[in-house]
Amino acid sequence: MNELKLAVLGSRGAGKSALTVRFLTRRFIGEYASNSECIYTKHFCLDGRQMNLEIYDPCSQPRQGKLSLTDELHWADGFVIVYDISDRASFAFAKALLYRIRDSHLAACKRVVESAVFLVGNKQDLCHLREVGWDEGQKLAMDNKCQFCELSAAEHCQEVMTMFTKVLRTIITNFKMKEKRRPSGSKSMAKLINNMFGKRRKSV
Ligand SMILES: Nc1nc2c(ncn2[C@@H]2O[C@H](COP(=O)(O)OP(=O)(O)OP(=O)(O)O)[C@@H](O)[C@H]2O)c(=O)[nH]1
Repeated sequence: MNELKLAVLGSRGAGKSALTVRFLTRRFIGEYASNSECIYTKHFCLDGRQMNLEIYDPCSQPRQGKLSLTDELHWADGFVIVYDISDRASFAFAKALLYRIRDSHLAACKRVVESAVFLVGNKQDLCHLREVGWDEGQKLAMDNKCQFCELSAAEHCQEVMTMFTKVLRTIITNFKMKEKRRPSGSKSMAKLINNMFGKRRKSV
């Protein structure tokens, strides 16, 4: 069974809880307690595979015992980065988060791999109050090699389900790639050792 860990990050009020709860329950609940951080767990089946999913929804208010961003970056296998299209400051916050994720991946892998990151412009129903253009979100996502969509947690149930499903599929693909790389790496190492020493041993 696969264990997947997803962190939903973004500035205060961007809609992290609304998106998470929408995905988990298909409901939109207007107000959420913002002084508690939650790790939701869900057992589900994706493409015929059984999964145990943990979703981390941090509280924006400073709190004792709260995970630091560094902890969150280490903990999660994938990220949903949320901003509010009617709030430019939330877009700047999302950008800073993407840079932190990219830098931590670069430090860990020494090269850019496709990371399971989805940038989400939430509150699309408020497009009459829009402060961040669709093309700005799209460009930020392209520059950071992540997926992007705009949606409304309040109005778009199916889009929310699709977005979470896509990011979970990317995590699973990344897991598979890591698994594949390991045995083929050790095989080619064995071949190399054999080529170097195996033949020599024969001639002794
Ligand atoms: N119009 C509109 N309002 C939304 C949408 N998503 C969330 N909201 C509202 O935005 C406010 C903040 O939503 P939350 O989900 O609590 O945001 P959060 O990012 O979890 O906020 P913190 O927990 O304080 O960090 C709430 O009043 C929600 O009802 C949306 O798609 N459209």
